[in-house]
Amino acid sequence: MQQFDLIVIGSGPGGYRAAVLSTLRGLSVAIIEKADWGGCCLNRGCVPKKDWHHTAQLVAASRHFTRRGISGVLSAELDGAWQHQKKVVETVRDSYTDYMKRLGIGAFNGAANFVDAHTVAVGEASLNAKHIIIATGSSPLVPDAYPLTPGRVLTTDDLFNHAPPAGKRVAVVGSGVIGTEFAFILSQLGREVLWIANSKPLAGSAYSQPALKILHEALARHDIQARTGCRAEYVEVLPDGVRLALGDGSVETVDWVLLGTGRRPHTDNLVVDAAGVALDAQGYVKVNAYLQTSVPHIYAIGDVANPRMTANQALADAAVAVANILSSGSRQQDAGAVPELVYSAVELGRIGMNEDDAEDAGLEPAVGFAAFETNPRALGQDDTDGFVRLIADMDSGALLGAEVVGAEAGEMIHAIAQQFGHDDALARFAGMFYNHPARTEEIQNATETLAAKWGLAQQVFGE
Ligand SMILES: Cc1cc2nc3c(=O)[nH]c(=O)nc-3n(C[C@H](O)[C@H](O)[C@H](O)COP(=O)(O)OP(=O)(O)OC[C@H]3O[C@@H](n4cnc5c(N)ncnc54)[C@H](O)[C@@H]3O)c2cc1C
Ligand SMILES: NC(=O)c1ccc[n+]([C@@H]2O[C@H](COP(=O)([O-])OP(=O)(O)OC[C@H]3O[C@@H](n4cnc5c(N)ncnc54)[C@H](O)[C@@H]3O)[C@@H](O)[C@H]2O)c1
Repeated sequence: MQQFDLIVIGSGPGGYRAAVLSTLRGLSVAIIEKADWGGCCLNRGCVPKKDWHHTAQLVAASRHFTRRGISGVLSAELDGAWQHQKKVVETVRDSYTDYMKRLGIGAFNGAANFVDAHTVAVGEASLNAKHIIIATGSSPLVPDAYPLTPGRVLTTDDLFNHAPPAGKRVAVVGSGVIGTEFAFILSQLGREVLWIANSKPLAGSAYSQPALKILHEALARHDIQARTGCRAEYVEVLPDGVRLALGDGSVETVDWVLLGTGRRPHTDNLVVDAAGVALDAQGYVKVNAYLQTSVPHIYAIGDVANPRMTANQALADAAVAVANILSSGSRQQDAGAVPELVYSAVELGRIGMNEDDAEDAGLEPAVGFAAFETNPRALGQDDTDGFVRLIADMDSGALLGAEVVGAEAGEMIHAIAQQFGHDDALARFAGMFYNHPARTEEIQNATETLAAKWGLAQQVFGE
């Protein structure tokens, strides 16, 4: 029996971050991974997806090249894009495993299962610890109608695990985050995309109507055949393609299908019962605000414990769980302070409350708005779609939430996230010195509209 202060099960962003943070804080740590080090995010999610998104953006931007005096038309091939992401993923994975080694984290390959509330088995080894973190992530949800078939009917896991299937015509299924991202990406990487979506992209998400309008317009500019408001009722895998019978009576044939139909928490073969850890009706590990499971010294973080299935959330959860392991009850999860991003024909980022959330909380939201339309940096980039929207409380001037739509939203959101939760966030946005010309300056402009239009001059300028 090997003894540790902490055992972490799963090496995705949640587990890896928890192992690193707790080691840096002096704990002896074992981490167990049954598949690729780095989890979904590194191997089959955020990292390869963003690599492809960058290639897709380069291709999409080429439509503006001629008016800059650059000639030629760009096109991309999925095989080359797949090889590129593979190299990036391998480089990051090597740096992760190397860092764990240098920190002296005990790394175990194999599927873990609970023996009791302090003991975990992995292969022949038995590990014992004072604390355990479950960070086993999620698996794709596959609707009954779709027979998963290599090269024909794929999840995003299959897409990144194996070289891309042959064939130009692809059906992307689902109008959630994956569908919205991959319909754009694959359309720029040389595929003809048929998008089977039962609703408009990101309908029902927390993004504002102005944000969704820009997204929908940006997607419409690309050659994507959208079949909105219908599902496939029958899916047949043929020797040379896939036939889909849609709910509206039409039939479509494609070379292959990519599913973006949701994910489920993954606790398969973990034997959580042996530790007394409870799951909820959807299979998530039940946690309290400190991310403790029904067994107080066992924590659960990331996708396995949280329907907000993002790497950002998993990373934030890791910090919360480690803080509570080091000092019991010291830190509560604050999901509202974690940014969310979508990478499609336009980038969308948000944090905190939207107007509906604010009204539901009995607050009166004021909206500070600044568009990229005349931003000099955006004009120089031929990319003026989007805006910064800040949601502030009319009474106190507190920053309640924010949205950034447009190029580099994924970077800009940090400038907002950094001040989020500070009572004087608006004064900080107004008072800092900016690089010029920059997209980030629109945060300052949006702040100033809160003073000019909503009477928040005192909170913004301190007058
Ligand atoms: C295509 C795609 C794109 C995405 N893009 C983004 C993005 O741009 N930004 C973002 O924030 N999020 C993104 N996500 C979501 C993000 O990948 C997940 O939210 C994140 O990976 C969750 O991290 P985690 O640590 O909870 O679990 P995971 O990353 O799923 O890692 C869990 C690990 O646990 C291992 N494991 C499971 N059971 C056991 C066991 N019994 N024993 C040992 N090991 C086990 C698994 O093999 C896995 O490696 C994307 C997801 C997908 C599918
Ligand atoms: N940028 C990011 O942060 C990012 C990127 C990708 C994935 N993720 C996360 O991964 C998880 C999975 O993403 P997702 O887009 O698969 O899930 P999702 O829950 O966001 O969307 C699933 C979509 O599939 C639709 N759907 C379900 N069954 C269907 C069927 N039979 N036919 C047609 N449509 C069907 C649903 O109505 C929904 O629109 C999400 O939690 C997401 O947040 C995050």
